[in-house]
Amino acid sequence: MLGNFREGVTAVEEPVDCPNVSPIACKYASVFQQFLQHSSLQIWNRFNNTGFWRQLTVREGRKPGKAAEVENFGANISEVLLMVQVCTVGIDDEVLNSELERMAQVFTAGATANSPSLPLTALVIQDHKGISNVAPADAPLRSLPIPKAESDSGQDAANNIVEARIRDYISNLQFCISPTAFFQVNTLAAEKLYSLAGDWADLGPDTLLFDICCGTGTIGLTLAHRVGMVVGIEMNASAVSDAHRNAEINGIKNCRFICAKAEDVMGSLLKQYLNVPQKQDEIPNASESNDKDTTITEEKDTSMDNVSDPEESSNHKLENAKGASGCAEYGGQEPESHLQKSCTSESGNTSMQQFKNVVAIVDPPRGGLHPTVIKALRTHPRLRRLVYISCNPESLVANAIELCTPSADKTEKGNKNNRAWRNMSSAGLARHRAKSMPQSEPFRPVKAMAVDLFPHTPHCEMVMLLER
Ligand SMILES: C[S@@+](CC[C@H](N)C(=O)[O-])C[C@H]1O[C@@H](n2cnc3c(N)ncnc32)[C@H](O)[C@@H]1O
Repeated sequence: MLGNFREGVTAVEEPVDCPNVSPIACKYASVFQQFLQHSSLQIWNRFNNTGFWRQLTVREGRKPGKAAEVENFGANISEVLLMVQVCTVGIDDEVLNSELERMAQVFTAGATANSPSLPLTALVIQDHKGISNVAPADAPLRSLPIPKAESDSGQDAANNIVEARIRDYISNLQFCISPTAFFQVNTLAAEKLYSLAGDWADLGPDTLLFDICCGTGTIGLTLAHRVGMVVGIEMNASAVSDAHRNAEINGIKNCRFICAKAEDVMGSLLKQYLNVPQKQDEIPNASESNDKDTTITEEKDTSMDNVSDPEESSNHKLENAKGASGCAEYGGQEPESHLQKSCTSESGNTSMQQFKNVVAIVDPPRGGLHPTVIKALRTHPRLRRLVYISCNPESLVANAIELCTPSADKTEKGNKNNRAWRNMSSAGLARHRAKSMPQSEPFRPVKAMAVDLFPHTPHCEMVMLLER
């Protein structure tokens, strides 16, 4: 069983007694395992990609509460979303529907049989046909009706995936979370993490904050009251839709969320929001973008795809595939009018130079930031401070090398097809990549702090401040 704290993820054939998983997740996992013993459909086999039942994810939403209440582990969990990952290849529709209906009944019975009864807010099926454990963001989702649901929300959400969300609270803000959107499982520690990042970012009313890889908007929204404006960038469309909703329900008006891969839009966004005339050769990989175009696309540095390890590389390709639509959202406004509205000073001057302090807080997945994002951040002269939140020290070090290595006297052209690079460590690779970084002032690492978001596990978050 994998997972920790208030989220449990279990491959269906594995034991369910894991000390790091919440009691509620363990209880649902054992209900599920009992159900599987009588299922006419097979458990998915990861070695030959056959079978049906793949994985159960238990996501828990919390009532707003003080830290002390949380010591009674699980007591303040008010909502639970169960997401069952299956592989429907070759499965007859009638068998499928009857098994899913039976499963919903078993979960409901399991929830009510517990004393006190377990919350059950939403039950979602994710159809994932690929071999990787991680389903692509566009894997089809289907919300199942919960028979006689005891929960206070989600009942009306049957068959309506848009409503299959749970709620949680960070820094007294409410967050709606979709089934596939990322959300830190240890919300109390996340509160500390985000506030530390905000302190180090040296925020103020004249700050423009880029929240890169923003998920449901947590970092930007919790820091919005400390800055002039937040621009969040996130590739998961459900998470971006959550971020918009979260801004709305918390009455926050100075945040914009853009649905795109950061590597596709970062250079153009920096240009748009900071309005600094840049020579094309300063950011060689940023193609000219039309400010009126809601789909901002930049030429990507693909050299990393050729040299990263095979697993990383295939993840990248997977992500490329799911993000191919490259959608962009601007809170329902035309980008240009939105920019002008957001950035109009009191005198009516629409210049975007009003933000004296430009800061990025980046919180990428384990693979780290894409080289194109690194290049855009490093080569934009107005970005003086960067706070890097990382769940993987290896990619943090690699990205920091590229951000901090002084420019070479003579920039080397990257050799995209050098096979020897395949065997390099990510740090070694980063040192090579740094040699082809365009002339630009390097950042310097100022301080770093580990924040233990995952107690009793070997995992830890690291926050690093980079300045120049
Ligand atoms: C570690 S999570 C952080 C989310 C958010 N900052 C939080 O604390 O809840 C990383 C996020 O990056 C998003 N992501 C992954 N690759 C991305 C990319 N290339 N461009 C933009 N977002 C990406 C993921 O969907 C995920 O929401």
